[in-house]
Amino acid sequence: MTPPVDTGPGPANPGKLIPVEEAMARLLALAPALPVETVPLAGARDRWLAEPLRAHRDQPPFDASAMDGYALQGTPEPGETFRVIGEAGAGHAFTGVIGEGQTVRIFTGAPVPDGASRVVIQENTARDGEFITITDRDSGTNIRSRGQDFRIGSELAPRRLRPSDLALIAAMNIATVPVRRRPVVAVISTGDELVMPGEDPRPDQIIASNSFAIKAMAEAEGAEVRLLPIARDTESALKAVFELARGADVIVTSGGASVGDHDLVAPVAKSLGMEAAFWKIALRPGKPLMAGRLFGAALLGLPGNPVSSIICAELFLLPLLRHMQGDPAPAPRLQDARLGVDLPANGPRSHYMRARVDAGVITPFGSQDSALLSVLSEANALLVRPVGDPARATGETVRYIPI
Ligand SMILES: Nc1nc2c(c(=O)[nH]1)N[C@H]1C(S)=C(S)[C@@H](COP(=O)(O)OP(=O)(O)OC[C@H]3O[C@@H](n4cnc5c(N)ncnc54)[C@H](O)[C@@H]3O)O[C@H]1N2
Ligand code: MOO
Repeated sequence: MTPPVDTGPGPANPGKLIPVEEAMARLLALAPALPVETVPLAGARDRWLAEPLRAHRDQPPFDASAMDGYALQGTPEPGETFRVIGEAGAGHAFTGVIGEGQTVRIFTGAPVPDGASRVVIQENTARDGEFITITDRDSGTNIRSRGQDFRIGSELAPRRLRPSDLALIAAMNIATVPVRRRPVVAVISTGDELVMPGEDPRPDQIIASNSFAIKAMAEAEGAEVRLLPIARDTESALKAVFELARGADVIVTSGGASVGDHDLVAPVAKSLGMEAAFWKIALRPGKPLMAGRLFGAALLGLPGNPVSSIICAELFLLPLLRHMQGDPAPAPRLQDARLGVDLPANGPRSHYMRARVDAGVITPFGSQDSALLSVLSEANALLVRPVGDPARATGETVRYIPI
C-alpha cells in the first residue's frame, strides 16, 4: 500500500492526501455555472433547464370527456332514455346546452357540453335512431375536470429535461426553453507509448483507450467533446496540445500525472499559467488526480491507468459537468446493498471497488488492479469503502455507486 506521502506541487498543504469530499468541493469551486441560452423544445432533451417555467394555460383547458359515449345530466338508471341532440368531438365543441332528458354523442377528449355532469360509456347504452337507452350504470363521471393535470402558472423547477418533461412543457404551451449552454470539454491523452486504435502498434506501444470512455461519459452528461491529438512526453509537445484546448470550458488530461520523470502534465500546465487547486487524493484508484484553472477553464488531470482514469471521470468530471449545467446536487448518488463476501478493513484511501450488484447483493471482483479494463467492463457498481472503514462481514449493508 502506498503511504500517504506527497512530493507533488499541490498549493495547500502539499504533504497531505486530500479527502475525496474536499477535492470535490474544491473542484466545483473552480467552475461557475455556464451561461443560459434558449433552445427549441424539440432539441432540449437532456439539457438542463436554467429557470423555472410556468404553465401558460390549464390542462386540460376545459372539462374533457375521458371516454367515448353520451354526455348527460344526473345519474341515470338502467332503462332511462335520452334524446341525442348533437355531437361533441375532440377539437369540435358542442356549443349548446344539454337539458333534462337530452344527451350529446361525445368522444374522448371532447369538451363536456354545458348542462352535462357525466359521460355514460357507449358500452352501457343501446342506440335506436335519435334515442339511447341506459343498459348499465357507470361507476364514475368519466370527466377529466379542467386543470386536473396542472393549472395556469404551475411551475416546473430546473432539472435535466427528460422526454416526459418535454411533453409537459409542450402541454404548458411553451415552445422554447432556457437551458445552460453545453460545456465544451477538451480531452488530451498523454504518453509516448500511445497509438490510436486501428493503427499498427509496435510491441512496446499501447492503444489509447481512456479518451474513448471519457468522451462518451462527458457526452452522455451533456458536454460537447473535442478529442485533441495525443501529446507526446515532451514539454514542447504537451504545450502545443494544451494550446489547442484554449476556448474549452473544461480541459481533461489523462496520464502523466504521477511522479515519474516523464509525468509532465502538472509542470507544463503550471508553466502555461495554471493555478493549481489540488494534487493527490486519498483515493484508490486515482491518487494522482490534479485540478486547477488554465486558460479560463477548469483543468482536470486524470491518472493514466485506464480504470483510474475512468473512475476519476465518474467521480469528478461528471459531477463537475452537472454542476456547470446547474445541478444543485451533482455528486454521485450512493445506493445501499448487502455484501456478498467478507471484506478486510480499508486503508488510508477511500476505495472505489469494481463490483457487481445483483438483486441487492454486491460482490467486488477479486482483482482490483487499476489497469484491468476487462474487470471494469463486467462491473456495474463501485463499492465505496471510506477511509479507515473497518472489516465488513457478508450480509452487512454497504454503499455503492451504480455505473
Ligand atoms: N513512484 C510512484 N509511481 C507511481 C505512483 C506513485 O505514487 N509513486 N502512483 C501510481 C498510481 S496510483 C497511478 S494511478 C499511476 C498514474 O500515473 P500517470 O497518471 O502518470 O499515468 P502514466 O504513467 O502516463 O500511465 C499509467 C499507465 O496507464 C497507461 N495509459 C496512459 N494513458 C493511457 C491511455 N490514454 N489509454 C490507455 N492506457 C493509458 C500507460 O500506458 C501506463 O501503463 O502512476 C503510478 N505510479
Ligand atoms: O490511482 Mo492508481 O493505483 O490509483 O491507479
